Amino acid sequence: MHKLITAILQVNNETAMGVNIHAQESVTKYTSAVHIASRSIIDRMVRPWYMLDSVYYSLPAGKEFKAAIDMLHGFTKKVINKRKAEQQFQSSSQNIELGNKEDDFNIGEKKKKAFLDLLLEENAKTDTPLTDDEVRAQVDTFMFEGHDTTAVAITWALFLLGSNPEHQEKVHEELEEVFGNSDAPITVKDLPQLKYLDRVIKETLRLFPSVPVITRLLTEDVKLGDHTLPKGISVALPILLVHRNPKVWPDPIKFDPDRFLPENSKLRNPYAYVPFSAGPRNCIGQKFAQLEEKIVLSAILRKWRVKSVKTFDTIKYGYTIILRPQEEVFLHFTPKQ
Ligand code: HEM
Repeated sequence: MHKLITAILQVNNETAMGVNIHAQESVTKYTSAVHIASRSIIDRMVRPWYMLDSVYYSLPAGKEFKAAIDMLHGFTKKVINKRKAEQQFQSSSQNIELGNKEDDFNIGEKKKKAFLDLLLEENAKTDTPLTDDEVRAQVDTFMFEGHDTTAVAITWALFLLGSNPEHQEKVHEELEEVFGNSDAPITVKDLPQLKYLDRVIKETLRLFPSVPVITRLLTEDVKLGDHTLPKGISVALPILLVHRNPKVWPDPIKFDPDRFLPENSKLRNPYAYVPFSAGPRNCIGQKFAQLEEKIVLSAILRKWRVKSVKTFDTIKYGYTIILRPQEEVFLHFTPKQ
């Protein structure tokens, strides 16, 4: 799982931030700081004696949280500065134009502007630019939301396929149909053909939504059945429970990708399945995440069969903002040829 997180963080850095971070050591420090920060946020929510800043930051837990946040901010600043420096170099040598290749089917060969490029460019143009800290906060959100969520979703997909061999076999059959014996890298035109894998990814996010709970501050009274929730309170929306509601999902803990066949989905309420949330603050990266998952999973499953050591009933998992395994996810990998 750690290797996956690192790989996904590097992919995000290259695509969203436009920088290539090869320094393994700083990536490892970043990912472990993310874990400490996520755990600390939840710990603080459930311990009233941590509420006061003056008390919390004088305790070891608060000091650990602050050190993690300082590390994360430092890492993000490094990413921003690296990209700024590369932009300056590229605009002077016109490298961007030289790097362009007009081939829609070659992921990675066409150099497009990264999210961070656009943010920095827009910020340079506007009369009311974001401060350095505000730019950093945007980049933090992207990096934080964008890597762990996807890495954990890939881990759960491998785990579920590894414990449901009949469904895994269907993925192998589909990969065989699309790629045959070729070991050429996946292209944009292959992606829509991987329909079964698509359903596997959706079903995995149903059973293990990477973000299992979201919260909202009510800006007006909300009537819910016989109850009125007053303006000003925070409400938690348990996506995990929505996804396992037996009234909507028969036999809810059964892994069944065909729940997402068009004929099986058309009568379902769209809010019964919200792994990326819904409404104006839904996940900005959902398309990107689904493509990234498909690319990584197909690359692994074109070469390997997987078998899980644990089952759905025995694997321990828990919630620290992200729904992650609470133990190593052991998988046996067997080469296909
Ligand atoms: C399987 C992967 C992912 C899942 C399950 C996921 C899930 C979510 C959810 C549930 C939210 C809404 C949080 C809320 O309503 O409070 C969210 C927000 C967000 N996600 Fe994702 N996400 C994933 C991947 C990504 C990726 C790859 C990126 C960026 C490259 C990303 C960027 C964001 C951002 C920036 C927000 C905040 C949007 C806002 O507040 O307006 N996410 N994500």
